[in-house]
Amino acid sequence: MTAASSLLPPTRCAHPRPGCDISPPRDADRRGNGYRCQARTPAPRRLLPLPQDRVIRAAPVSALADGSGAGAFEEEEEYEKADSEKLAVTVVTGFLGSGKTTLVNYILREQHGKRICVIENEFGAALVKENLSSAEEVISMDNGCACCTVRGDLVRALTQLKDRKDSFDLVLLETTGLADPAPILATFTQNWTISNNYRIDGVLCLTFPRPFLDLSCQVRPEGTVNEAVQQVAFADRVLLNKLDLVDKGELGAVKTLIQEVNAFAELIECQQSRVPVDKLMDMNAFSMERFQEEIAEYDLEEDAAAEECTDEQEGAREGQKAKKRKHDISGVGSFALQSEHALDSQLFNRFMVQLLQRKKEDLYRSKGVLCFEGEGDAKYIFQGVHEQIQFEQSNTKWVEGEPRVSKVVFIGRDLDREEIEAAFRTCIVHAQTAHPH
Ligand SMILES: Nc1nc2c(ncn2[C@@H]2O[C@H](COP(=O)(O)OP(=O)(O)OP(=O)(O)O)[C@@H](O)[C@H]2O)c(=O)[nH]1
Repeated sequence: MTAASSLLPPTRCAHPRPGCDISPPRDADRRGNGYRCQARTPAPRRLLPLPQDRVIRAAPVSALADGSGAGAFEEEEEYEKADSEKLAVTVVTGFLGSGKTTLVNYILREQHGKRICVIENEFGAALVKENLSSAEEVISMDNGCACCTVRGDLVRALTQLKDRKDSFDLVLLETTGLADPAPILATFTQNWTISNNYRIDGVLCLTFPRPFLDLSCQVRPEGTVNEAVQQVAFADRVLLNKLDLVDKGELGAVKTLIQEVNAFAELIECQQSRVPVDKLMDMNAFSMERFQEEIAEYDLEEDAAAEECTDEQEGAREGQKAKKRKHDISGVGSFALQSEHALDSQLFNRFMVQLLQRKKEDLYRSKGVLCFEGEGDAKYIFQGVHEQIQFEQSNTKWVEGEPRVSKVVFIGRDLDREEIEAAFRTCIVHAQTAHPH
């Protein structure tokens, strides 16, 4: 059975909200691309800073970002290892803001006795991160998407890690929210060193109903993939997260849609990415055979050669690659804004609400670490997922001597950086108007 048979498109828009009048457009294809949703999105929710649970992000490990490990593509192993000798890898996918990091943190905090290495991939501008303190090691790849631009980095990181693989029981590979999982999974079959040292234990896909219904309806250019649909299609377990934000109608609709896209995956409903750990570990769930046809399109050696080829060769290569499906993230970009002066919390709140009113369809994700005027040494974490915005007080405080730099990352389609930056600057409390901390 190949994946193609499990990638049936939805036969109708499953969106239950008013304003959505979908019928399959003529360019809808077998991957579920081609359905456009016109449902109205509710107005942004206004949430003031809440002194709640902390949110933790990964700390970068610079040692593996230094480009060493080149030659990974050529390295040969002596003998073919049994699966029991290989290090298990769990791939965590899911669209921007679906709860991947919340899941990784949850797994790290649970008592399972496993020594875990986390590989984190951020799309675009890196955010100030907090420690995933219970991980044995964290590898951070911040310069692009592991499915395309930093696929070589993933190979190098795994190749370096394999010499220390006995120090770990599991690798958690958290992809970016925009990643197509197919080329990432292909990496584990096409490189001898990697396939001989690692085995994919399972692919988890976090999703939450409203955006998944919207995203799966989006029309994509011919020959490109809809990453939200791909993420579900390649999953062994789909974690339907954020149940607190969904009504019964939407839940039923999204379940039907997910089962149409991937009838093999186990569907698990959850909140705050909390699922019994035995559902997440020792899964032995992933079958390369099921996806052989899909991942064969993503030739790792071709990618490696592309890193070295000349302009003329590139022209010839383009012709050969014409049929390969592309990961289309054209127009999607990210940037970070920062301020060394404290921000006015009310003005920042208003800035975000106004931004979301204008750009709620295009602003996929925003997140940041903030220093608010008048809040003493309290450090705030800001999380925005589509129109949901939320502030939380971090478990760590600004410490003596630490620069109190507020930094916010925006990820979205066709965002006007200058305009957003100008509005952001109005939230800064300048030294002459600042109240003492
Ligand atoms: N309301 C609600 N919020 C949740 C739930 N699970 C996670 N969140 C929040 O959703 C936001 C995004 O969660 P993350 O875990 O950072 O999502 P992510 O998929 O890692 O995000 P990216 O890495 O940017 O793609 C955070 O503010 C979480 O606290 C849930 O079940 N309900």
